[in-house]
Amino acid sequence: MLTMKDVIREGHPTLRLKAKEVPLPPSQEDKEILSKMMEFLVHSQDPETAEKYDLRPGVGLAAPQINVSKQMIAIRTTDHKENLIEMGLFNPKIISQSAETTYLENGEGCLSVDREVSGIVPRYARIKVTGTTLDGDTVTLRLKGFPAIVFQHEIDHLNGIMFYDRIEETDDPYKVPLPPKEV
Ligand SMILES: Cc1nc(NNC(=O)[C@H](CC2CCCC2)CN(O)CO)c(F)c(N2CCN3CCOC[C@@H]3C2)n1
Ligand code: NI
Repeated sequence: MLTMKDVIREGHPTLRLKAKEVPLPPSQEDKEILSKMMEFLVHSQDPETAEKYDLRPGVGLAAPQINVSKQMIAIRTTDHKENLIEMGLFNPKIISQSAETTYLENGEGCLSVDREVSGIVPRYARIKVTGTTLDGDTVTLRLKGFPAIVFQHEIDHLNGIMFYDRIEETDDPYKVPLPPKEV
């Protein structure tokens, strides 16, 4: 099982790489890795297991965070109706987004960042995401609210972007400027 010792921390170069596309259909190895990422989220959300193995709770995980520079993300969260959104996705892509933005009022954190970084992280309020599931199906998801924020945080990891890169006012020493918004 994956534990926090498998999670690389800021400063590790892999976190700043653009992750490689996963060849489809996904190999046994890639399916195994993504399944372990899903399992980590389940364990991290179970108080007993999280305490037993000293896991920080997570609602999302991206493969670069376990030093696998491949386009794979795992998500386990609930929507505003408490419906569980639990999935692993290969090669996720945001194919459309709202002009409207949103943010978590308490800011964001990251399992790869062992410190508090305060500040608002702007996210699209609604996104359409497509990708390939562990079963090899191509899915298109329309997301809003908290799940949309989680997916954006994870997909950023696949592009070497950390949440604090998006905080406007801070000059956090680890912050990397984002490319100018294409007009
Ligand atoms: C907001 C929150 N962030 C948690 N951790 N951080 C993460 O997941 C990072 C990714 C999230 C940071 C902001 C958006 C995405 C991991 N990241 O670095 C991956 O790239 C939580 F754990 C958490 N929840 C609320 C729901 N609760 C349900 C029951 O189980 C415990 C769980 C705790 N909410
Ligand atoms: Ni993160």
